[in-house]
Amino acid sequence: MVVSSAPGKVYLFGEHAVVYGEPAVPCAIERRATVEVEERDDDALRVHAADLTLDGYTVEYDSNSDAHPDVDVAPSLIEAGVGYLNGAAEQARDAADRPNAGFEITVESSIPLGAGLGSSAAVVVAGIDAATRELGVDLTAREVAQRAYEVEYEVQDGQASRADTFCSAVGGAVRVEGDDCRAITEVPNLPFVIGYDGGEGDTGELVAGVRSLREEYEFAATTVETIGDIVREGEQAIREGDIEELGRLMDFNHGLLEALGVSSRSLDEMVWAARESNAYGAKLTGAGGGGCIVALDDTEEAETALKYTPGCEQTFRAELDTEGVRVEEA
Ligand SMILES: Nc1ncnc2c1ncn2[C@@H]1O[C@H](COP(=O)(O)OP(=O)(O)O)[C@@H](O)[C@H]1O
Ligand SMILES: C[C@@](O)(CCOP(=O)(O)O)CC(=O)O
Ligand SMILES: [Mg+2]
Repeated sequence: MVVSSAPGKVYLFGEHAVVYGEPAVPCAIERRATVEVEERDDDALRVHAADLTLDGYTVEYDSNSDAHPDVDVAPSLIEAGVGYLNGAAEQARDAADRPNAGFEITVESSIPLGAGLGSSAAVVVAGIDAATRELGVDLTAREVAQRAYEVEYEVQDGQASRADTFCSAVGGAVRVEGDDCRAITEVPNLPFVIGYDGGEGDTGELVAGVRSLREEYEFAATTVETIGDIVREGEQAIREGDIEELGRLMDFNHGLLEALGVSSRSLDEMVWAARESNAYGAKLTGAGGGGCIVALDDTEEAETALKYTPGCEQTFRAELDTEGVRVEEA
C-alpha cells in the first residue's frame, strides 16, 4: 500500500488564457489531496471517495459491478466523477507496463471540489504517484506532472493547460507557458486569503465558453492576450517583491475574467468585499463560475469582511506550499 499527497493551488494570474498559450502563475497552497492505493489481486478498480458526492450520495465505484449499490444516480455520471482516478490508474498501468493491474483507491482531501483550487489536479497527481509506486515504479515529479496533464487533457475534453498539474506536482509558485513549465524561485511572502461561496463551476464547460467567445469576437481574443500581458507585468512585480502592484494586477485580471463571462455574482461580491476592506487586490481563481476568490491581504480585514459577505460560505488563509507531490506512507 502507498499513500501520496499533492497540493491544491490558487492562480495569482493567468487562468483560462494559459489554455491558449499565454503564461500563467499558479501557486501551490497548503491544502492537500491524499490518495491511498493498494494493488488488488484482480483487474478491478474500486474507488472510495467520501468527498465526491453526486446528488448527496458518497461515491463508491467498482469497475467490476454494473450495479452501484451505494449510489442512486446514472452510472455514466459516476464514471464521469471518477474519470480523474480512472485516468490515474491507466497512467500507472502504462508506466509499469502492467495493463491488467487492479487497484483499491481511497481519496481524502481538504481541497473543495470544483472550486478553482485545483482539486482535480491534486487528486490525479497524488493518484498517479501512489499507484505507480505501488507497482514498483518511481517517477520524478516532472514525470508525474506530464502524465497528470494527459489525464486532465482527456477528462476536460482536450482543453487543458499544464498549469494545475505541474504546480501540484512540483509545489511552490510556478510559471507555465505552453509546454514550458518552470519553478519561480524568488517569491515574496504572499498573504493569500480565500473566499469560498460553497459552489462549483464545471471546468470543461467554462473553458469551452471562453473558447467560443474567443473564436467569435476579435476583442475576446485580445482580452485573452491582455491577460498574458498582465502576467508578464506580474512576473516583474514578483521579482521586485511589489505586493501593491501584484494586487492591482490581480484586480485587472479579475476584470478581464469577468468580461470573458467566467465570474458570478457571488465571486464578484467576494472580490468587492476583499477590495473594500483594503486588500491589495482580489480575483477569482481557477475556472470560475462559482467557487473561490483569492485576495492578498496581510491584515485580518479581508477575512473579516468576507465572513460577513452574503454568498461567502467560508474564508481561510492559505500559505504557499513549497512542496509538491510527496509520499506519506509506503
Ligand atoms: N476528494 C476527491 N475525491 C474524488 N475525486 C475528486 C476529489 N476532489 C476532486 N475530484 C475530482 O475533480 C473534479 C473537480 O475538478 P475541477 O472541476 O477541475 O475543479 P477544481 O480542480 O477547481 O477543484 C471532481 O468532479 C472529481 O472528479
Ligand atoms: C481554466 C483553467 O485555466 C484552470 C482551471 O482550474 P480549476 O480546475 O478550476 O482549479 C483550465 C486549465 O488551465 O486547464
Ligand atoms: Mg481542475
